[in-house]
Amino acid sequence: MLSRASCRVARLSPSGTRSYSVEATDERWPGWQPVIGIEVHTQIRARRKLFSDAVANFDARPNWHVSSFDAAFPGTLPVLNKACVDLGTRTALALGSQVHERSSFDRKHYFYADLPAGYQITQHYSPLATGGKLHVTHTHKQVKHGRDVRIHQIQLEQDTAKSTYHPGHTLIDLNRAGAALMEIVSEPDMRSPEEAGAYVTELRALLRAIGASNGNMDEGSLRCDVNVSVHRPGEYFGTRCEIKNLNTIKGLQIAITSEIRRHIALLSSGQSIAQETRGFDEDRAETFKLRSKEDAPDYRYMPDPNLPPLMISQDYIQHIKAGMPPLPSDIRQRLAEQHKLSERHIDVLMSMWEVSDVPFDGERRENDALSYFEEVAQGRSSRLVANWITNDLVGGLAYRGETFSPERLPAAHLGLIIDMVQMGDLTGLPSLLFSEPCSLLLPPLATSGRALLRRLLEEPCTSEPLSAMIDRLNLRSTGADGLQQFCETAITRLHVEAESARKGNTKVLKRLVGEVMKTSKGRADAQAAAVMLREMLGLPADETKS
Ligand SMILES: Nc1ncnc2c1ncn2[C@@H]1O[C@H](COP(=O)(O)OP(=O)(O)OP(=O)(O)O)[C@@H](O)[C@H]1O
Ligand SMILES: [Mg+2]
Ligand SMILES: [Mg+2]
Repeated sequence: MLSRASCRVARLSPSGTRSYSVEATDERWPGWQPVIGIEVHTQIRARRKLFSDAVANFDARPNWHVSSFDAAFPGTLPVLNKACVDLGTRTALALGSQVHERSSFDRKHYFYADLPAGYQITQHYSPLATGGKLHVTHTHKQVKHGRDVRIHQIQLEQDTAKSTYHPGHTLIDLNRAGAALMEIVSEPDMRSPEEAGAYVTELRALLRAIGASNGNMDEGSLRCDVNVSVHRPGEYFGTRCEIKNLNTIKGLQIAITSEIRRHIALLSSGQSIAQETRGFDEDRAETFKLRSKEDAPDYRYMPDPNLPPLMISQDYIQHIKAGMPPLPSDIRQRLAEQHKLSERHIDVLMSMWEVSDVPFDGERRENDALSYFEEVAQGRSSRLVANWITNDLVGGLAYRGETFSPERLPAAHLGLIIDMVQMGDLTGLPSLLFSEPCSLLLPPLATSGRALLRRLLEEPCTSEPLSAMIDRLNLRSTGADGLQQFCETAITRLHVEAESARKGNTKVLKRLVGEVMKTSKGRADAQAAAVMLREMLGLPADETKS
């Protein structure tokens, strides 16, 4: 269900600022409508910097990858790196933006130790692309909201160097100086902190999917400046304040929430909002003033005389389009329609997709998790495979503090485990036995199928055939005789529960089954054990599970 807040009417104020007549439905600030616009700065995953051939590797020894141009030596000239334009164009096309036939580069002047030239090259007057949108959905208080957030513009620009502050001195590392950034500016279309968080999450997924950026906020590869204002529904937009450099989604949402409350408190007490640039203090969960509009630096923008305009032809755009990998929205659609997967499965599969750290200068790249899933699902039930991947594989990796990569467990091995469970050689999740997710009831990895998967994650380089490994680890399912023994032991050990079950309290059967699974080290089939236990305790067969 889409919220009613997504229905809106656009009007123009005398100053040209758009104002939306929106129904304010948020009980946190009744009668007020927050307005949020975000500037995302994201590092482009090109091998080399935007205007020099120095490698864009920020983890290297400080000042190791610096060309004379990055250090602003007199007489050095910029040469535009085509790979950065490729990835910028790819981003623009993925967002449905209009890539301009002609864009240009400008100098933005300010004086700071991490900017050797005294100016940053950016695209102030004619950006690479304008327009476009990103569809964003999020669920707040069990209500699903959806909205198209419009993109204002996308521009290419240089990153600065990195400063580290020490008492009495500052160290400068020029490895990052001149690396390629993209600034993606949204229109002020978001209406809640959660929606803003969902926008950045979705944008990051898109950038990763097309290989334009690794989007790692914790490493500073993606940073957000968030603009916040509040107004009464139907009235003109309020004055915005810009909160600089937010680098976690959670921090961004807390900062926005606190800023909305600050604006409302000021306006409610008859004061006005001064346009300011603010910082965010994470510990105090508050924003604080950095500078007012009056103190805003005069950047003295001017076209860069050393760079010709960037001309982009239709042929070039077609070429970039042809090399475009599938977008997250396409992949979601494919998983839902072709493979009939649930939203939960799709969410987990999508989140498994981590980008490796190798920059790849715009070549085509497939979604690893998707290819992996489709390889295992070939000739098997898609839902069953999705269950194994999202529960067992992801769970097993999370237990080890690792993230997914297709090399971690070859698709063929996972396929074999699933087949062996299906054929009864290994035991699997007793999904028919319990209505709740099994993992809530049994200790993790309690079945022999899971045990084998865990072993394969522990010994990734093993050359031992799976069947030999199963025998060595004694994982093969118990036969009927073995099962009977385990059931008898469980009834003897848990005699109080067994007695209670005999009297009709069938709920305790789960505990008896759990005991069978425990003593058999997962080699018993939980469903068969439940049937046998019922028989042994003189209970009628469970009709609902057949
Ligand atoms: N009334 C408003 N409330 C909230 N956000 C707004 C409002 N008006 C504009 N914005 C947002 O503010 C942002 C302005 O970013 P933009 O990069 O265009 O300019 P800037 O912040 O003035 O410059 P700089 O790039 O130097 O920070 C956009 O994301 C826009 O959507
Ligand atoms: Mg900006
Ligand atoms: Mg700004």
